[in-house]
Amino acid sequence: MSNKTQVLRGLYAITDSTLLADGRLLPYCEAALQGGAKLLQYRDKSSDGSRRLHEAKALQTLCQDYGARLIINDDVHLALELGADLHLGQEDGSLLQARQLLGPDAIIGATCHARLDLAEDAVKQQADYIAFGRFYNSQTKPGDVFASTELLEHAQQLQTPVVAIGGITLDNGSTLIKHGAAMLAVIHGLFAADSAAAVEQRARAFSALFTD
Ligand SMILES: Cc1ncc(COP(=O)(O)OP(=O)(O)O)c(N)n1
Ligand SMILES: Cc1ncsc1CCOP(=O)(O)O
Ligand SMILES: [Mg+2]
Repeated sequence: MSNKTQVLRGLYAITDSTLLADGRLLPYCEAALQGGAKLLQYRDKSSDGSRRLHEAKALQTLCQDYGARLIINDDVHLALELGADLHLGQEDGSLLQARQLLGPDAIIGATCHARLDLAEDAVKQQADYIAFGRFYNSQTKPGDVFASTELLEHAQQLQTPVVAIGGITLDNGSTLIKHGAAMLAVIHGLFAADSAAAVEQRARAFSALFTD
């Protein structure tokens, strides 16, 4: 398994059950990994536990093949069952309890919206990365509050990798990196594509934005 510091810079691909329906989940995620994605988040809001377990296991195998890490969104129990990593939002449970359950090697990330105080709390509770956003208009989550590039700069003082999310494309991603984003978390800009080949090409282009 790749260690934390190796994977906390670069493209962070996030699944979407609509964009990746009809058999696209595995080929499109594999294409993202082939194109260099370092983290892959399984984000599925359904309550179909057996499908979720089956899909997450398949994604975990893919991630292992490509030296990437699988992050489970929202669900600490699924992460524990798989020995996978975890992303928690402000309403998704305690970071400290998740750390106790998953152990020191797990990557645990936290949503901080557009607030530095939430990021400070998350770091105190041993989050491995802090996520801000949305930065631009997002088709996936249109109502979320906007975060600024100044916030990215202020967050550098926390000395914790900063993930940017929300409406990120190949045209606006480099600005966020310039202002301190260690990772770009992307759904539409990566997976709203006509073919797996197009996803791979986009993933390569996102990965190439990280020049150092
Ligand atoms: C990397 C990353 N950042 C933010 C989120 C959003 O988490 P949350 O606020 O819990 O919203 P949902 O994604 O659960 O709808 C995320 N998932 N990943
Ligand atoms: C989950 C989430 N949290 C804030 S914006 C967002 C959606 C990101 O998706 P997209 O890259 O399609 O804007
Ligand atoms: Mg959540």
